[in-house]
Amino acid sequence: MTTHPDLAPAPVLATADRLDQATRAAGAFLAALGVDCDNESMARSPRRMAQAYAAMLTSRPFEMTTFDNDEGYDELVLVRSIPVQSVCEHHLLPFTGQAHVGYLPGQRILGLSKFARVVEMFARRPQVQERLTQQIAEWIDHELAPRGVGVVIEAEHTCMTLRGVRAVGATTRTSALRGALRDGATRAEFLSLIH
Ligand SMILES: Nc1nc2c(ncn2[C@@H]2O[C@H](COP(=O)(O)OP(=O)(O)OP(=O)(O)O)[C@@H](O)[C@H]2O)c(=O)[nH]1
Ligand SMILES: [Zn+2]
Repeated sequence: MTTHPDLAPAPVLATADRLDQATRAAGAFLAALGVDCDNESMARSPRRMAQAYAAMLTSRPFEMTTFDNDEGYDELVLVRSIPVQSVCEHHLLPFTGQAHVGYLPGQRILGLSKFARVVEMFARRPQVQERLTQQIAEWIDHELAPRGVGVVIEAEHTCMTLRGVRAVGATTRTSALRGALRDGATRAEFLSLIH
């Protein structure tokens, strides 16, 4: 199965050449803001800043591992409290929280660790929480063809807690439900098991 074009992994940013370019740019950016890095304790800060952003914007590639659903397991599989560490595309500031991912298996089941890997893959790029939530659901739907899939993310955006409106403690919840998880009792079961 080929990967949906919108769901392709983010490019790897942390090549040596790109890190050098980003280090120079970070130094210029800080200088433009009047931050003097020309002293012993901050001399390496542009480099650290470049490395930190490269780390926040680069996901690790992974093998997609699915198994035949030999046992015919047809109940909800729910992986709760997956860490979400992403960067908002407006301010390039981190937003962090948890994702809960569930699905109703069809003919294939997915290796459990892959849920956390797919969350990371879509999180480590400039994002909005709504798109991140939908991309995770769409990827699982596309790759696994389950009977239903649901993703709920609760996150805190530092762009609205550390700056701007400074709404410390405000969290945002988003959800994407597909197939049988959109409806009635299954939807209610999924949402109740998250809590
Ligand atoms: N819907 C959505 N909005 C987000 C997300 N991350 C950040 N934002 C919002 O993006 C908006 C950008 O608004 P602008 O008015 O262009 O930026 P700003 O002047 O810095 O806005 P303030 O944060 O209100 O100071 C802000 O309201 C942010 O809270 C996200 O994941 N989803
Ligand atoms: Zn933001």
